[in-house]
Amino acid sequence: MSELLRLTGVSRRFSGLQALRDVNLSVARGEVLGLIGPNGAGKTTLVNTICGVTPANTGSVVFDGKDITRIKTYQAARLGLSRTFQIVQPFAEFSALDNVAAAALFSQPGASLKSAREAAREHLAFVGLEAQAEQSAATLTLAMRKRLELAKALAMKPKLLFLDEVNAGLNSAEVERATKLIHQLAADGITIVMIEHLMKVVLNVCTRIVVLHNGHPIADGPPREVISNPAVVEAYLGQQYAQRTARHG
Ligand SMILES: Nc1ncnc2c1ncn2[C@@H]1O[C@H](COP(=O)(O)OP(=O)(O)OP(=O)(O)O)[C@@H](O)[C@H]1O
Repeated sequence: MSELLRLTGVSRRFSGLQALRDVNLSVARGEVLGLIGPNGAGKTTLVNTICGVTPANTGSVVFDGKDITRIKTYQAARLGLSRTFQIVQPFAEFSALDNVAAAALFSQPGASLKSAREAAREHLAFVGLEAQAEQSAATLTLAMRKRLELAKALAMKPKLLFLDEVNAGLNSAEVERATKLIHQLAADGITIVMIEHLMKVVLNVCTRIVVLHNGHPIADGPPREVISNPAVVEAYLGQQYAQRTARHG
């Protein structure tokens, strides 16, 4: 698999807080990479740093052969870096359809509203929201707003899709539904980096896991191997989880 993203020596500070420290990371095309770690480990900051929200203080980010270390967020989006946000914030008064059409228009400047809405309908159908297309985003349930967020990200035609806790706050049936969608996207060849606290989901969909702790990767490798790594158990998963996994696989 060829390399799509490479971070070399990336660090990011907020005043006195070192949120990322000397991060080296490579993502290959077609991978589904799970980014895990304790609260405050720097996972969202890492995504923000790649996408230009909080650029690296030192180090470099190369995406699809281009140096994007100092890129602006809108340029990152147009290059094919697309993301969902942990806290979803759709245009509340817009319909679900027009929320997604707005994203489609952004990624294809000059496209007509008609064609953007056509594309939006396809993305809404993919996430199972076609029946809610004309409803205002404000009236959707949390699970629906999470799926709307995914449809918006897909309308940007991502080469690399970041999913930031898409399952947070969902019940088990909703998590199962979201997991199926992620499997489908991966099967379609979209490279995915997902921040996820639900280990069941991580183990189900990820081809590789990177664990961040205090802003630095402490493990990187195949899921089963990483979750039994003593440093990962110590920093994040805890003994209880390790014993449960050893018992039940
Ligand atoms: N814009 C910012 N300004 C100041 N501090 C920030 C900013 N963004 C993040 N931080 C701090 O950087 C650290 C890493 O935060 P981050 O949100 O990246 O962690 P996380 O691993 O995504 O955590 P969680 O799992 O709780 O979402 C935290 O201490 C956080 O308070």
